[in-house]
Amino acid sequence: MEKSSKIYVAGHRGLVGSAIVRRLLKENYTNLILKGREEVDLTRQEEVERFFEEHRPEYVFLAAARVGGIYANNTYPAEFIYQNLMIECNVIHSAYKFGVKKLLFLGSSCIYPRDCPQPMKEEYLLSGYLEQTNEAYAVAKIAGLKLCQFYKRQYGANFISCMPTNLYGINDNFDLNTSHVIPALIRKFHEAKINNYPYVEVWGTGKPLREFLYVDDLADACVFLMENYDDELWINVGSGEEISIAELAELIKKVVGYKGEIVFNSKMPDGTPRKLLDTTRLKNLGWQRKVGLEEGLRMTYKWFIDNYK
Ligand SMILES: NC(=O)C1=CN([C@@H]2O[C@H](COP(=O)(O)OP(=O)(O)OC[C@H]3O[C@@H](n4cnc5c(N)ncnc54)[C@H](OP(=O)(O)O)[C@@H]3O)[C@@H](O)[C@H]2O)C=CC1
Ligand SMILES: C[C@H]1O[C@H](OP(=O)(O)OP(=O)(O)OC[C@H]2O[C@@H](n3cnc4c(=O)[nH]c(N)nc43)[C@H](O)[C@@H]2O)[C@@H](O)[C@@H](O)C1=O
Repeated sequence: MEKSSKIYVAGHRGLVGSAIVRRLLKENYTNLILKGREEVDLTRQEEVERFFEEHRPEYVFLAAARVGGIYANNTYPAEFIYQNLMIECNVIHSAYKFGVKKLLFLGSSCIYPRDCPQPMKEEYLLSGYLEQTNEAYAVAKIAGLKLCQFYKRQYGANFISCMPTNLYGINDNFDLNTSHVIPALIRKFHEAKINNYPYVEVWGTGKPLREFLYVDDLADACVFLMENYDDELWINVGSGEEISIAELAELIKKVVGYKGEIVFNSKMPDGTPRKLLDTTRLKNLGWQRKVGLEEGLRMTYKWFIDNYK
């Protein structure tokens, strides 16, 4: 990418999209195309084709999607599969039709089988049944990486895919029904602290293990891959470290400074027991994450206090 290249960040207002914009601006890529859904609804093919015809982006970071935590995925599967399939098909096909030089699609670590050997290698895709709570989203994400793979194979389009682990950071979604675990617990512990609630409810048993990556590290990896990766095979992006939900809750409780109790609600789903990514291929390319979990949690909590209304 040249500093003057026309770069479209789809989903630029989201957790990931806004981090990619921060990363690009820091490196003086200033010719960014940033359009919200009120200007182009990416589920509408005609709107997307008109947008690409008018703006002719050279590079595309496809970070727009219908995204949510375990409860949202489990509650709205039709919306998750439909909206994500439409966004992927429309953006990836228009990128091909209007000659985009390179596109990076963001998938997710939940594409791998629920009982996959750990850590999960890229080659393990489709080797077993998916986790039920996010099957709709996972099927859409698998279709997205396959679209990139086959458009590269048949048309020679330079479209690549990365599969990030669970992400968190500033400008995340803190809605308690649709968010992921870290923003949800930051908000729950904060509200319990300022209101003197006796306990905080954590969903599930606390036993599942999760891997987390700070969103600015992910954004750095996305720019790195756009510059250095051209393979047909999708590539995992993770921190290489996992933690149980119970230990995560204790860590967030410490970061927030809450003194009350933690109560587990086992009526809420645990989801997949583990999903640690094998990031050997990315490491061999020379990329490493920089922000550790406690440091990332402290930065996210500070942002939450300063910004969340
Ligand atoms: N968060 C995580 O833990 C992980 C996320 N990912 C992937 O990263 C990508 C970004 O996720 P994240 O940033 O967390 O999600 P967010 O929900 O924070 O952001 C999604 C963005 O997509 C936009 N969008 C959604 N639907 C449409 C539409 N129909 N037309 C136009 N824009 C639309 C939203 O716009 P608006 O602001 O108007 O709502 C929003 O800006 C996704 O592909 C996700 O699958 C992968 C692994 C983990
Ligand atoms: C990111 C990736 O992975 C996502 O799946 P997930 O990792 O299961 O999502 P999650 O972060 O919502 O939950 C992680 C764990 O945490 C527990 N948990 C405790 N207490 C709360 C709580 O208060 N909220 C939430 N959301 N979870 C909680 C929860 O019960 C579960 O055991 C996909 O949705 C999909 O988005 C995807 O691509």
